[in-house]
Amino acid sequence: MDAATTVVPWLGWTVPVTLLCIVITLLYLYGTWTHTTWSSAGVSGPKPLPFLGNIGEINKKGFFHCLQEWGKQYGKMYGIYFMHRPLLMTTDVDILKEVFIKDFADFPDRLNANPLQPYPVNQGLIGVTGDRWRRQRHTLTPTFSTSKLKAMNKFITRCCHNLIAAMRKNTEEGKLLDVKQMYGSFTLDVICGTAFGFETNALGHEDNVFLNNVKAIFAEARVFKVGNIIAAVFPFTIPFFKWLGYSSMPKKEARFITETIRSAIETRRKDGGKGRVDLLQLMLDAEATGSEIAGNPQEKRLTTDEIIGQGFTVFIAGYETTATTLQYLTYLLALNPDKQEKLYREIVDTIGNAEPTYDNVTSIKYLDSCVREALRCFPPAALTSRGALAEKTIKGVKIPAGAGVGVPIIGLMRDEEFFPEPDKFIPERFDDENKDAIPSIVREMVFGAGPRQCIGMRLALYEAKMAVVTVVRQFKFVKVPETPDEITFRPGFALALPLRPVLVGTQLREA
Ligand code: HEM
Repeated sequence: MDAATTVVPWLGWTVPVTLLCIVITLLYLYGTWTHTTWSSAGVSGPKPLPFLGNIGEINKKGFFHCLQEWGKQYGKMYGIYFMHRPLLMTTDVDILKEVFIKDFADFPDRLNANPLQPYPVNQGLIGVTGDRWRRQRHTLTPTFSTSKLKAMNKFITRCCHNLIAAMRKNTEEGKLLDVKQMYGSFTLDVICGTAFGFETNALGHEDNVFLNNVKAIFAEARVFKVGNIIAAVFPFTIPFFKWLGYSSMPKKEARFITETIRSAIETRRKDGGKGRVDLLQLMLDAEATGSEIAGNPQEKRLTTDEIIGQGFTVFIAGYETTATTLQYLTYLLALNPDKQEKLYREIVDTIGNAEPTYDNVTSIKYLDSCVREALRCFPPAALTSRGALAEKTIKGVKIPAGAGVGVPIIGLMRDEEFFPEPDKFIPERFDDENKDAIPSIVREMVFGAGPRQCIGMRLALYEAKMAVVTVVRQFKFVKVPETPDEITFRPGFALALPLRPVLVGTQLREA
């Protein structure tokens, strides 16, 4: 046998195997190249998988579950990865103050793990970054001033009356209260009426087209979807996904809401506003073209796409978050009849039978404590974050440029250091005489913190209080066999969406 006959077959399989090994090794290195960021900074955390980081576990068990479990296991600081993006999760108050407030200029945007943010979300406050965010935020902040909120009272009061009528009918028909369905209809009617000046009439109409579309958007609001993951891991695929018209939101429903906003804009343009002072009018008064804005970026202006993006965000955020707050507060009141009775007494003793107004609902101290405690027990958003513009060392931990600092809101709200007996509904912890024991950044963190805190916070609190005053004066909420003892959240969602509808019984108070 000569040398050639032995070498050639050997070469025949070695070359492809060697190439395959090289490709696998390179892929592995690519899929794990950032995954030592936290271990080399001395920060522990759950083991990341190549490419995916920790999102496999999050998708399976859920944000709410993982963020609580990891907090118990690793303490006030631990490192995770959204695909290749390192995220330092922390409930350390000093770090939170530094990142969210003091050094905001170094951490101005939330960490965005989705490079395929769909239109029009990518045009509004939730999606934009840097100077574009600053200009938009400046323009929109006046919408939520006290005088603007007070001006909404008449419309919200009308929605409160419709809420009572719908709840009364439900009770008289002997039905259990599907809490989210009822409050979702209320918050949708409120947000569309107060922000855009059109009526959705969702209350009392279960098959309402606006409600069905917005519900469908949230039913599909898992954070990590296959397309987003592939695009984040392999950025060269982004143009391909765009070419395919990929969207992480259900297309038909997103288009319906976009077109609803567009038609509200058209109607308003035609009627000229007629002295309106709502969000839509404020945005239209600031409308400008992209080139006008580029010529003077400091001015409070918005492009038409930005107005649509803002409208879309407010439409869906205004519906979901406040309905979630009301859902869990009602549930907690049903589970804690003594607290419910105390709240009822406080409302009646403070404002009697008066129509709720901005001034009188904000004067009921125990109401504020109950709303905040419900938000603490079940924060509508599980987490928020900030991305580092440049490398930064905080409390000895090096945070590389592009990495993020996240706050596990659910973990912070269940931290025994700030909230003893965290699993109990104890509104008194937010009473004036007790609340200073909780650092203010922790108290408020359900809405985020610093200049990028939730812009709708004051509207949400006001609207929730109007609804609670209205319903608690008229109904008792009671636990029934169908009421869950514990809430299980839908896995993969960063929002506090329960796996099954929350049902409670209702009794008319005068009955
Ligand atoms: C109980 C109700 C609500 C809760 C718990 C809530 C929670 C949050 C949180 C945690 C953030 C992130 C803040 C941060 O990163 O620091 C946020 C941002 C935001 N929320 Fe809310 N939200 C609520 C109601 C609303 C309402 C009613 C609206 C609209 C009217 C709204 C619109 C927004 C917008 C536009 C942002 C982005 C702000 C920015 O980046 O400048 N939210 N919200």
